[in-house]
Amino acid sequence: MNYALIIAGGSGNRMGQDIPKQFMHVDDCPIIVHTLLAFERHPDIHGIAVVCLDGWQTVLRSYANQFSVTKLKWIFKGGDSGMESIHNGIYGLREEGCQGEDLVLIHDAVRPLLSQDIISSNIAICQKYGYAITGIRCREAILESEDGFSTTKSIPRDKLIRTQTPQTFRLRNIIEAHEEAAVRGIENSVASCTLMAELGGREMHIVPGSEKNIKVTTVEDLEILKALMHTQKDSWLK
Ligand SMILES: Nc1ccn([C@@H]2O[C@H](COP(=O)(O)OP(=O)(O)OP(=O)(O)O)[C@@H](O)[C@H]2O)c(=O)n1
Ligand SMILES: C[C@](O)(CO)[C@H](O)COP(=O)(O)O
Repeated sequence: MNYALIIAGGSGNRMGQDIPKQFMHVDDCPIIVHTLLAFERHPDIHGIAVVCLDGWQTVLRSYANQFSVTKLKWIFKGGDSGMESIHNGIYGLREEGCQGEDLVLIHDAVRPLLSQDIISSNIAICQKYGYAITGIRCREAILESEDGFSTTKSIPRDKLIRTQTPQTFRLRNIIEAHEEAAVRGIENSVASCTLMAELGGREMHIVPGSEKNIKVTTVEDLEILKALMHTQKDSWLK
């Protein structure tokens, strides 16, 4: 079985709005629902779990009913960090009876424009190689700066991959990683892929992502999201 684990436990401080960004509406539909519908539409996704910010579970459930998200099976409690939210989600899935061999596609609630192809490729690459990370090659020149104001140093971009989500694992592998992280005192890795790299010994394979698979972090991202949705209509769903 293949399960989507949507992480929506963040409060969206950088967006600076009254409500968490995953619940803000774009095109008369909350961002998180656009995300859920991408997985709802995919024939090889068998169920969806959401790790949700405390206090928003009832709202989420009613939006899922309103927008006919029939695959939403589980809502788990959000954590204080992204890693803790993922932790709650994977242990929750295990408690709910999901099997170690099942695939878990971990995805940011605030990346609503992921395509069906990205979901398909995550499943295929994870089945074949074990660890699937969505990413795109870095096109920009990269500078390193201590203070964000001045620099004398550039970093070659040829080998750099900008990661996105989904990041996909067999449930037993992602749980093993979190167990090892607990033993080694790794508590707040930026993402599942950075956790795997910190732990070592896990070869990750890159799934081609898209510049359109943006993460809505700031008001500027929200404007880009609206523009993409309005200009592309349904073409990004393919
Ligand atoms: N404790 C957290 C923090 C983040 N996330 C989720 O991880 C994704 C990416 O995180 P980010 O954009 O950093 O979200 P926020 O933490 O909400 O934003 P900010 O850092 O601006 O407060 C989002 O879907 C967010 O809801 C989560 O599940 N649990
Ligand atoms: C998981 C992620 O979206 C991959 O690009 C990213 O690492 C999330 O980072 P953030 O610090 O939560 O913005």
